[in-house]
Amino acid sequence: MEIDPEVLSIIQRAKRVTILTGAGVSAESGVATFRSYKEETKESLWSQYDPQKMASIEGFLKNPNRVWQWYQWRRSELKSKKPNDAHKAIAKWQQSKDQRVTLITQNVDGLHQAGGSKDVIELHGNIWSNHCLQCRAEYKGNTDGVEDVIECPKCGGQVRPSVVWFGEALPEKAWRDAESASYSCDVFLSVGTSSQVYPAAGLAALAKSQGATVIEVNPEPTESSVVDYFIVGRAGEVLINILN
Ligand SMILES: CC(C)NC(=O)[C@H](Cc1c[nH]c2ccccc12)NC(=O)[C@H](CCCC/N=C(/NCCC(=O)O)S[C@H]1O[C@H](COP(=O)(O)OP(=O)(O)OC[C@H]2O[C@@H](n3cnc4c(N)ncnc43)[C@H](O)[C@@H]2O)[C@@H](O)[C@H]1O)NC(=O)OCc1ccccc1
Ligand SMILES: [Zn+2]
Repeated sequence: MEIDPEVLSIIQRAKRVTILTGAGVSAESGVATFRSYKEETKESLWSQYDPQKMASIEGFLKNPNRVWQWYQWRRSELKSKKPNDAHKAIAKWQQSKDQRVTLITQNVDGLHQAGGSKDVIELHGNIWSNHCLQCRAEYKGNTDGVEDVIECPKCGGQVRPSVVWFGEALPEKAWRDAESASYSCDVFLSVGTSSQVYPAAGLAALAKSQGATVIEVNPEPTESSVVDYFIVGRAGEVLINILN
């Protein structure tokens, strides 16, 4: 796939690049995106559940075991997934001597880190960690095969996955770091996200307001009005082309 040479030179000339990724960057690892959730999970009994309802405090309080079991199922699905070319290319890019590359992700799957990325700003948490809903203590016990909600050994509260549910605030430090990386970049690269979920979807506009060039990588371009250049393609092949 050919990337417009003008866009390529804007990216390669940038001193500070901030990358925001979404579920699309893990699609080539076989991880279902939120958009294609129903289609890709139609074999499983979980396809009947709306991710936004399951990924919410209301959903958890209404039926804690069902939400816990949904996360256990997603973890079992993720266990066999490997980082793809996009994850690896971004990790390599972060090692660049002449460009400061900051990685912000909405993904909770940990595949960026598995692909070699350091300092990943996880805006929506990480599915491999758990903490107590009541006292917020991290739960370090092994949860493999545990089908019912675990009781917090410290306060007896309910243990939940350490992801950000809809209606919940983002982790303060992660959000602050994401804001400053968006404010202070020359190029803001939005990769594999439908830019529908806020406040993450507002970061591109933040970067634009500071004069950054906003570039989107997606096989299905969004209608986002802040994007200056659309690179229509899959993350793996596009990022390999940008780096070569
Ligand atoms: C749906 C949306 C309208 N709702 C929201 O944005 C809500 C409400 C809201 C807040 N502000 C607003 C302003 C306007 C409207 C609504 C709101 N936001 C919240 O609730 C946030 C919390 C949002 C975080 C929710 N948690 C997630 N995940 C963790 C859980 C879990 O995973 O279980 S969100 C989750 O969904 C989102 C999915 O989006 P994408 O990643 O973009 O994936 P999607 O499937 O949509 O798209 C994939 C794209 O990839 C492309 N693609 C496919 N293949 C490839 C390929 N091969 N290569 C490249 N691209 C590819 C496709 O074409 C597609 O475009 C991600 O963010 C993901 O993390 N919290 C909050 O606002 O709290 C308040 C508050 C503030 C202070 C104090 C107290 C409370
Ligand atoms: Zn507790």
